[in-house]
Amino acid sequence: TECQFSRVFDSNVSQKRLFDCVAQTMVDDLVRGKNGLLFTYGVTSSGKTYTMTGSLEEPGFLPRCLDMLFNSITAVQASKYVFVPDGMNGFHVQSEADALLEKQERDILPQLTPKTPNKIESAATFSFRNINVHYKEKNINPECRYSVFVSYVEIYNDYVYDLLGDVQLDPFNRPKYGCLVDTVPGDLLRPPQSKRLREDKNKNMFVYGVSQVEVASTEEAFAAFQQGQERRRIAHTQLNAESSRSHSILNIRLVQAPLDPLGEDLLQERSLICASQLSLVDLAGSERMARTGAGGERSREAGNINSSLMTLRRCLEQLRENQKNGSSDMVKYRNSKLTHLFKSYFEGHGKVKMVVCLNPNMAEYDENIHVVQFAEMAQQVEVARSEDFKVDTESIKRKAMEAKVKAEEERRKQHTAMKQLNKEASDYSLGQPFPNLEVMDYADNETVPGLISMLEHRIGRMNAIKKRVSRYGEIFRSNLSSCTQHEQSVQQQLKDCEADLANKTKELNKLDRQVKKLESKNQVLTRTTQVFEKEKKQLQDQLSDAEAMLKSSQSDSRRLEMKMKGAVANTKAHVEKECEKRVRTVQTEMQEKMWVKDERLRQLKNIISTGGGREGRPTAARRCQTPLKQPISSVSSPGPPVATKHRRSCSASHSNWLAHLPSSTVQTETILQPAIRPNKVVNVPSPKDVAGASKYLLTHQREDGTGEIETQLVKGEVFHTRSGGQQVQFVDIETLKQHDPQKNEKKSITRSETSIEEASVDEQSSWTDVETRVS
Ligand SMILES: Nc1ncnc2c1ncn2[C@@H]1O[C@H](COP(=O)(O)OP(=O)(O)OP(=O)(O)O)[C@@H](O)[C@H]1O
Repeated sequence: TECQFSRVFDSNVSQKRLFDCVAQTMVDDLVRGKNGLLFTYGVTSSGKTYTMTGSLEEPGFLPRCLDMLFNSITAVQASKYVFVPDGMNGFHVQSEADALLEKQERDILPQLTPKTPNKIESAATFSFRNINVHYKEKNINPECRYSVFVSYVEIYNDYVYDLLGDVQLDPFNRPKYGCLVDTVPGDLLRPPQSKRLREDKNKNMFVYGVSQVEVASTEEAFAAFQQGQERRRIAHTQLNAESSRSHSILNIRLVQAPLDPLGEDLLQERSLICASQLSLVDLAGSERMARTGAGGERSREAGNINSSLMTLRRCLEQLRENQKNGSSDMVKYRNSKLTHLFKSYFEGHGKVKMVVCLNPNMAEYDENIHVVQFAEMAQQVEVARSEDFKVDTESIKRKAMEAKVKAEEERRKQHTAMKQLNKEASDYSLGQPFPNLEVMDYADNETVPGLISMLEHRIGRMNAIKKRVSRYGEIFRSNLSSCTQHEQSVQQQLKDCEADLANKTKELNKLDRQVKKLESKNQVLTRTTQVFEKEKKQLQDQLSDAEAMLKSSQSDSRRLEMKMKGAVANTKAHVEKECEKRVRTVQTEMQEKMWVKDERLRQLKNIISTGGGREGRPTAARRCQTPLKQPISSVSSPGPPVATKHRRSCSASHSNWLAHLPSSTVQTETILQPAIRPNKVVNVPSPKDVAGASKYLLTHQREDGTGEIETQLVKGEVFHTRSGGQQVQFVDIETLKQHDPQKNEKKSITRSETSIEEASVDEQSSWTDVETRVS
């Protein structure tokens, strides 16, 4: 099996190098305001947790990412509690004073949760301080302030649990996890509440109601992680002493907001707050239950782990299909909490990186192959790029200037109002202070009239002031009554709102219950679908097996049929030839008999007509006016000449003859020659020659008992065999014999003493043969 990946690391690779190649850029992205998802995938006990968390000596991705992040933001970190989570995956900014107040409240009421973990000087945190390479991100904006929040959740049996929530460890009951904060001692402990997934206004999925812990250093962050880690479900299996039984997700959230132009306070505008997150995911390993020795609860866990991983696989496959075909078929993220939570990442809201871990144990070969094949497919899925978060400092400055001008105007207005007030306050004086009222002289006509006029003036002034005051009083009274009315209406509205809120809360609770019910129904349906799909797959497998068997049996029967047809055709041809041969032999015999009878009849007629004389009968000397050697054609058995018509027809047919004439053949130059016109004459036939012919003629010569040359023409038919060769089947032999008539005469003389009848028969055969042949 050959698979290709962007990078491959062997077993000796250090955690540092792995971090440099894989995770460093994700911290860069985090600072730039982009989201990132980094997860480890592989079979059980292949090193996923080791890669993600690492050991004390070799810290993994998680401590290194935290270390790099805090190294980068130390100088520009915001005070604690300045950023406040809004419960809907967003943040808002509060003033430094409010933040200080909140800090004091938290210090007084430590049970208020979630609370920042104390600095734990454990061996682990100490060792992580010794991460010897202090990376720093250069994209830090000095005009912004940053804060880090962490949340830690696990997905167990397809339910999401908060690992940093207000859960207290129960010292009596094991397992420890599973107890809600218990205010009344002795109350029954309730199981942990699973969390729901929701989508925020930016279409990012988040765990609703999850605890977000603000951390100010790597140590604090890692302490929070350890706190959650203690609650995580880990169990001993045959393949891993500490096997993760759930998918764990640590979210590192970086919140940033710009400072005002004076560089003193954070701007409290929500649109300028950027919250990015890096999700570090340690997936539970896929496993075969038989191999892990899982049973009971473990087997249920394994089933859920495998099914959620299968859903992840299906979603990625569907995404790739959609990208390949340009289609937009629905990707079923909701089939598992794992894929539902990561939905936004796969839809382009961040970068996704997967580290595939392999266990080099031979026994894991098959499962490793599945893992690498999935990973190879997954890397072909393209996820859209997300935008960098950029703070528009110009617009911030402009806004700040506008705000400054506004504030200045407000201040000026207030100043004028104060002045007016002061002026009006001076207007309430009754006039000049009393002059000297001492009357020293009875003839003083100035002091008393002056006093009288002054008092008159004062009385007039007092009356005017009274009027004004009563007018102001009226205005105030009317304002007060309108304020009271307004307050009453506001009170009424408040009551209405409260009633409305109570109704809405009721409705919300009802909807919550419905959602839970529907979710559980959905789970049941999903499980049923899985069972059906499994059965369907089994049936499809059976069907394809049966089809394959049917096909093979069909091809077997076809082969057998062909074989039988060939055998039948061969046998039929053989039988036909045999029958023809026998018929021909019988015909020949019968014709010979007929001829003999005719001849005898003719001779008898002659004898009767000539009166027993032998004049009409040709003598051997008269008949044989031929050269010394005459060809005599006959079948190999001695006897009367045969009708050779059928043989001639065979020779004369328009077939493609191949004449095999060995180089030792003697030309007899007799009268009778075969009428065959061979297409090709060869001394030694090659397979090619035979392939080009339909008939085959072999000329064979030998010396007979009398010392004459006997020529045999062996005729055959060429068949093309099924395997591509040729086969010659010999069907006829034509024998050409030579006979010396003088020798025959001698023979007749020696036989002179035999009876006339016998002699006549012998003579007949000797001359009739020749005559028949010649005719
Ligand atoms: N590269 C490595 N170097 C040294 N030890 C390793 C390495 N990878 C894994 N291990 C060790 O192998 C064991 C199993 O690893 P780990 O627990 O990380 O597997 P896992 O894939 O998370 O398993 P599971 O899915 O069951 O949780 C651990 O003891 C771990 O320390």
